[in-house]
Amino acid sequence: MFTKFAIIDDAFGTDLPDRLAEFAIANQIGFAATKTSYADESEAVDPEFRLSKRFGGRLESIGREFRSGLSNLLPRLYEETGIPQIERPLMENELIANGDGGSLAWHIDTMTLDKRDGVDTERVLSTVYYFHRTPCQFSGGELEIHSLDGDVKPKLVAPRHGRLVAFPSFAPHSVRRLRVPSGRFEDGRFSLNCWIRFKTA
Ligand SMILES: O=C(O)CCC(=O)C(=O)O
Ligand SMILES: [Fe+2]
Repeated sequence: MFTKFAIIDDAFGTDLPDRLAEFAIANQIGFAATKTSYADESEAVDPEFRLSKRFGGRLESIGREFRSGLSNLLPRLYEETGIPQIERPLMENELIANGDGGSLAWHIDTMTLDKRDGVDTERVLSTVYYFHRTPCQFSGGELEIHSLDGDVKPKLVAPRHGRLVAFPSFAPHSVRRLRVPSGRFEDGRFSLNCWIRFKTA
Protein backbone atom coordinates (compact mmCIF):
# COMPACT_ATOMS: atom_id res chain seq x y z
CA MET A 1 0.00 0.00 0.00
CA PHE A 2 1.46 3.34 -1.11
CA THR A 3 0.48 6.86 -0.15
CA LYS A 4 -0.73 9.07 -2.92
CA PHE A 5 1.91 11.36 -4.38
CA ALA A 6 2.07 14.02 -7.09
CA ILE A 7 4.56 14.57 -9.90
CA ILE A 8 4.37 17.83 -11.84
CA ASP A 9 6.82 18.39 -14.69
CA ASP A 10 7.74 21.99 -15.55
CA ALA A 11 5.88 22.94 -12.38
CA PHE A 12 7.22 26.51 -12.48
CA GLY A 13 8.03 26.92 -16.18
CA THR A 14 11.36 26.22 -17.87
CA ASP A 15 13.25 29.33 -16.79
CA LEU A 16 13.20 28.95 -12.97
CA PRO A 17 14.98 25.58 -12.91
CA ASP A 18 17.74 26.97 -15.15
CA ARG A 19 18.17 29.97 -12.87
CA LEU A 20 18.12 27.81 -9.73
CA ALA A 21 20.84 25.57 -11.18
CA GLU A 22 22.90 28.69 -11.99
CA PHE A 23 22.29 30.02 -8.46
CA ALA A 24 23.41 26.76 -6.83
CA ILE A 25 26.51 26.44 -9.01
CA ALA A 26 27.51 30.08 -8.47
CA ASN A 27 27.15 29.58 -4.70
CA GLN A 28 29.11 26.33 -4.37
CA ILE A 29 31.18 27.84 -1.56
CA GLY A 30 28.04 28.16 0.59
CA PHE A 31 27.40 24.38 0.63
CA ALA A 32 28.56 22.10 3.47
CA ALA A 33 27.97 18.41 4.32
CA THR A 34 24.31 17.89 5.30
CA LYS A 35 23.82 16.91 8.94
CA THR A 36 21.33 14.37 10.20
CA SER A 37 19.17 15.14 13.26
CA TYR A 38 18.52 12.37 15.75
CA ALA A 39 15.62 11.69 18.10
CA ASP A 40 17.66 12.97 21.09
CA GLU A 41 18.08 16.30 19.24
CA SER A 42 21.77 15.78 18.48
CA GLU A 43 23.12 16.33 14.94
CA ALA A 44 26.00 14.79 13.04
CA VAL A 45 27.31 14.22 9.54
CA ASP A 46 26.50 10.59 8.76
CA PRO A 47 27.49 9.71 5.17
CA GLU A 48 26.06 6.19 5.57
CA PHE A 49 22.64 7.71 6.09
CA ARG A 50 22.88 10.83 3.93
CA LEU A 51 25.59 11.99 1.58
CA SER A 52 24.80 15.44 0.22
CA LYS A 53 25.61 19.11 0.71
CA ARG A 54 23.26 21.74 2.05
CA PHE A 55 23.34 25.43 1.22
CA GLY A 56 23.80 27.46 4.39
CA GLY A 57 23.16 30.89 2.87
CA ARG A 58 20.00 32.75 2.02
CA LEU A 59 17.99 32.01 -1.08
CA GLU A 60 16.95 35.66 -1.34
CA SER A 61 14.64 36.60 -4.23
CA ILE A 62 14.86 33.25 -6.03
CA GLY A 63 13.61 31.57 -2.83
CA ARG A 64 10.68 33.99 -2.61
CA GLU A 65 9.86 33.34 -6.26
CA PHE A 66 9.89 29.58 -5.64
CA ARG A 67 7.73 29.77 -2.51
CA SER A 68 5.19 31.99 -4.21
CA GLY A 69 4.93 29.51 -7.12
CA LEU A 70 4.60 26.64 -4.66
CA SER A 71 1.89 28.47 -2.68
CA ASN A 72 -0.17 28.73 -5.85
CA LEU A 73 0.17 25.00 -6.43
CA LEU A 74 -0.69 23.97 -2.87
CA PRO A 75 -4.44 23.37 -3.41
CA ARG A 76 -3.58 20.91 -6.20
CA LEU A 77 -0.85 19.25 -4.12
CA TYR A 78 -3.16 18.72 -1.13
CA GLU A 79 -5.73 17.23 -3.46
CA GLU A 80 -3.26 14.90 -5.20
CA THR A 81 -1.51 13.71 -2.04
CA GLY A 82 -4.64 13.31 0.08
CA ILE A 83 -3.47 15.84 2.67
CA PRO A 84 -6.18 18.13 4.05
CA GLN A 85 -5.78 21.80 3.26
CA ILE A 86 -3.65 23.67 5.82
CA GLU A 87 -4.96 27.09 6.74
CA ARG A 88 -1.79 29.09 7.32
CA PRO A 89 0.96 26.80 6.06
CA LEU A 90 4.56 27.45 7.09
CA MET A 91 7.26 26.66 4.55
CA GLU A 92 10.65 25.23 5.43
CA ASN A 93 13.14 25.39 2.57
CA GLU A 94 16.45 23.63 1.97
CA LEU A 95 18.74 23.74 -1.08
CA ILE A 96 20.61 20.45 -1.50
CA ALA A 97 23.38 19.31 -3.84
CA ASN A 98 24.03 15.62 -4.41
CA GLY A 99 27.40 14.75 -5.96
CA ASP A 100 29.07 11.50 -6.96
CA GLY A 101 28.05 8.74 -4.53
CA GLY A 102 25.30 10.92 -3.05
CA SER A 103 22.34 9.12 -1.48
CA LEU A 104 19.82 9.24 1.33
CA ALA A 105 18.67 6.18 3.27
CA TRP A 106 15.09 5.13 4.08
CA HIS A 107 13.35 7.71 6.29
CA ILE A 108 10.23 9.73 6.88
CA ASP A 109 10.14 13.53 7.12
CA THR A 110 7.63 13.74 9.98
CA MET A 111 9.37 14.87 13.14
CA THR A 112 10.08 11.96 15.46
CA LEU A 113 11.75 13.78 18.35
CA ASP A 114 11.37 12.01 21.70
CA LYS A 115 11.07 15.31 23.53
CA ARG A 116 8.22 17.30 22.11
CA ASP A 117 8.20 20.19 24.59
CA GLY A 118 8.31 23.41 22.66
CA VAL A 119 7.50 21.70 19.34
CA ASP A 120 4.58 23.66 17.97
CA THR A 121 4.72 22.81 14.25
CA GLU A 122 4.46 19.57 12.32
CA ARG A 123 5.58 18.68 8.81
CA VAL A 124 2.69 17.31 6.80
CA LEU A 125 3.56 17.67 3.13
CA SER A 126 7.02 17.12 1.62
CA THR A 127 7.86 18.66 -1.73
CA VAL A 128 11.07 18.33 -3.73
CA TYR A 129 11.87 20.40 -6.81
CA TYR A 130 14.69 19.11 -9.01
CA PHE A 131 17.12 20.92 -11.30
CA HIS A 132 20.54 20.33 -12.80
CA ARG A 133 22.76 21.43 -15.65
CA THR A 134 21.38 20.43 -19.00
CA PRO A 135 22.06 18.05 -20.54
CA CYS A 136 22.10 15.94 -17.39
CA GLN A 137 25.60 14.86 -16.33
CA PHE A 138 24.69 12.21 -13.72
CA SER A 139 22.91 8.89 -13.54
CA GLY A 140 20.79 7.40 -10.76
CA GLY A 141 19.64 9.57 -7.86
CA GLU A 142 16.00 8.50 -8.20
CA LEU A 143 13.65 9.19 -5.34
CA GLU A 144 12.22 5.92 -4.05
CA ILE A 145 8.78 6.05 -2.45
CA HIS A 146 8.29 2.97 -0.31
CA SER A 147 5.22 1.02 0.49
CA LEU A 148 3.74 1.54 3.94
CA ASP A 149 3.55 -2.21 4.41
CA GLY A 150 4.72 -5.45 2.87
CA ASP A 151 7.75 -6.38 0.82
CA VAL A 152 6.89 -4.38 -2.29
CA LYS A 153 9.26 -2.69 -4.74
CA PRO A 154 9.42 1.10 -4.24
CA LYS A 155 8.01 3.51 -6.79
CA LEU A 156 10.77 5.47 -8.51
CA VAL A 157 10.74 9.15 -9.40
CA ALA A 158 13.57 10.38 -11.65
CA PRO A 159 14.99 13.76 -10.58
CA ARG A 160 14.16 15.48 -13.86
CA HIS A 161 15.06 19.15 -14.41
CA GLY A 162 12.00 21.27 -13.49
CA ARG A 163 10.05 18.40 -11.87
CA LEU A 164 8.21 18.84 -8.59
CA VAL A 165 7.27 15.84 -6.50
CA ALA A 166 5.02 16.00 -3.44
CA PHE A 167 4.08 13.30 -0.92
CA PRO A 168 2.76 13.08 2.65
CA SER A 169 5.64 13.64 5.08
CA PHE A 170 4.87 10.31 6.77
CA ALA A 171 5.56 8.37 3.55
CA PRO A 172 8.81 6.38 3.79
CA HIS A 173 11.28 7.35 1.07
CA SER A 174 14.96 7.34 0.12
CA VAL A 175 17.30 8.54 -2.64
CA ARG A 176 19.23 6.04 -4.76
CA ARG A 177 22.97 6.53 -5.02
CA LEU A 178 23.93 8.68 -7.96
CA ARG A 179 26.96 8.68 -10.19
CA VAL A 180 28.58 11.84 -11.48
CA PRO A 181 31.36 10.62 -13.80
CA SER A 182 33.09 14.04 -13.90
CA GLY A 183 33.00 14.29 -10.10
CA ARG A 184 32.27 17.99 -10.50
CA PHE A 185 29.91 19.89 -8.20
CA GLU A 186 28.19 21.61 -11.12
CA ASP A 187 27.33 18.26 -12.72
CA GLY A 188 25.38 17.05 -9.68
CA ARG A 189 21.74 16.66 -8.75
CA PHE A 190 20.24 19.76 -7.14
CA SER A 191 16.97 20.07 -5.29
CA LEU A 192 14.98 22.61 -3.40
CA ASN A 193 13.11 20.79 -0.66
CA CYS A 194 10.14 22.47 0.93
CA TRP A 195 8.21 21.05 3.83
CA ILE A 196 4.74 22.37 4.50
CA ARG A 197 4.15 22.63 8.21
CA PHE A 198 1.15 23.52 10.22
CA LYS A 199 1.18 25.24 13.57
CA THR A 200 -0.20 22.98 16.27
CA ALA A 201 -0.33 25.58 19.06
O1 LIG B 1 16.12 14.60 -2.83
C1 LIG B 1 15.10 13.91 -2.75
O2 LIG B 1 14.61 13.37 -3.75
C2 LIG B 1 14.45 13.68 -1.41
C3 LIG B 1 15.06 14.46 -0.27
C4 LIG B 1 14.52 14.08 1.07
O3 LIG B 1 13.83 13.11 1.21
C5 LIG B 1 14.83 14.87 2.28
O4 LIG B 1 15.70 15.76 2.23
O5 LIG B 1 14.20 14.61 3.32
FE1 LIG C 1 12.83 13.14 3.07
